[in-house]
Amino acid sequence: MELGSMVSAVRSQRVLLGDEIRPAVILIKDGKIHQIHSDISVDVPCEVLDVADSVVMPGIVDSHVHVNEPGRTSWEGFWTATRAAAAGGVTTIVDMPLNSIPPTTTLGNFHDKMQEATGKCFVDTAFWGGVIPGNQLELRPLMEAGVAGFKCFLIHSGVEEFPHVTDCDLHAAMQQLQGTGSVLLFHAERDVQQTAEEDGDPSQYSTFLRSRPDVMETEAIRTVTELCLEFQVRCHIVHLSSAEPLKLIQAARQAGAPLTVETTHHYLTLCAEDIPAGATQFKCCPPIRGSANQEQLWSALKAGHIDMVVSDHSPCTPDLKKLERGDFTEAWGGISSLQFGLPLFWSSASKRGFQLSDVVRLLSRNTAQLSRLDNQKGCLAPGYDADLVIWDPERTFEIKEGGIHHKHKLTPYLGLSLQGVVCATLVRGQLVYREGCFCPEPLGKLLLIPPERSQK
Ligand SMILES: NC(=O)NC(NC(N)=O)C(=O)[O-]
Ligand SMILES: [Zn+2]
Ligand SMILES: [Zn+2]
Repeated sequence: MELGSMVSAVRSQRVLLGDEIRPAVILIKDGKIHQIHSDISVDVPCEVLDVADSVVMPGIVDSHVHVNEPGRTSWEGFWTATRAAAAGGVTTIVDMPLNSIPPTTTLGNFHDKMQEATGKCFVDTAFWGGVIPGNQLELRPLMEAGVAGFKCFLIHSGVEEFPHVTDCDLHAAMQQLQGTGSVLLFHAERDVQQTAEEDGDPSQYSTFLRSRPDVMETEAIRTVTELCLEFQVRCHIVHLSSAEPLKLIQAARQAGAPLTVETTHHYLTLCAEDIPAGATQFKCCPPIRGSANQEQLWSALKAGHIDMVVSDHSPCTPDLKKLERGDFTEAWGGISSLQFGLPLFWSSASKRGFQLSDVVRLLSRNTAQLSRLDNQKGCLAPGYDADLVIWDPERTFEIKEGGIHHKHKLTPYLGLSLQGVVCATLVRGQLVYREGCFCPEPLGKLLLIPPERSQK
């Protein structure tokens, strides 16, 4: 089976159908799942990609990826980001409105971004718009143009061209979004000056951690829950790091707030206690917290109080990580992991009683639902896109620079041994990746979410 070719049938002893793993043959037609046969001896009038007992499941939908193109293509870009995604079994990414220049905060800027992305995507790519002070009249045109929803920051975003919003800006934005079915994502940290301590040795992780205490997330999430209840606009908390606000989130959802929340692979895999001095590749905002907090995140995930797990792939050029000084205060906040989300999650989750069906729910179906792609992505059933990840959950591998397809190889996961090796990735039936090799041409599509879905 040629890389880049359209696969008509996939046979495996282990296909994840609903919550069950069983033998099946998947027939693909026009890039969609056409039929699924449980009888794998069925006579199929076409070439079959037989993957023996590798697991076949819906491709990962990573709804939190900073591609940073145009304007900061030196940080990542669509070509390298989507190849890394394909190598990791990620068949759809949703690009964040920042750190590209210009940011996706106007209709014109969105057109610029789409022009830049055209012909460079190896997996399907959708887009978040951005809410910044004063751009409320751009929101409906952006929705009409097909963004999946919107992202805003309640604290400095790290880049000047994407300022954070005030409560007044949020009210103006909410009025535009009310009744549209769209969704507003929040970077939920707020400056609570009286508690955040700035002093201490900048090369010690603990100094940085003390500067971003849990209360900054809790107070920001309090604001989000109040807005969500008042305006009844779908709201989503990105990259929850602290377990402290979980009770606030739960109470708001019980009171009828259309509110969802994600955490990231780094909060579930890495702990503050293990971060060496000067290792600024571990810096992200909100910060990686201690092991006790991590255990509470896992418990919340298990209990269904956290809805999904994403990468928050936020790369930069290596110099911005200030490794020579190891200065956590000055370094860029952002962690690179887009290619490794599936094995990162599975390596821990498989030891905590999570099943493969939980992986699909948390990394694919719920993220597809958030980005309003769940009518075509995140499920192995006739009519859905034939986006498949074919992988061996039992095989282990070590993360080495030579195997990293992100533009820059700096990641806190270097040297880590993980469980779960991606063998092949299909995007709408096309074989885009297999055993370290990529299809010669980028075959991913730019996904525009039709406004009528916004009316939900
Ligand atoms: N401008 C960014 O890319 N920020 C990101 N940086 C992180 N997470 O450290 C984020 O998601 O907030
Ligand atoms: Zn953020
Ligand atoms: Zn982010």
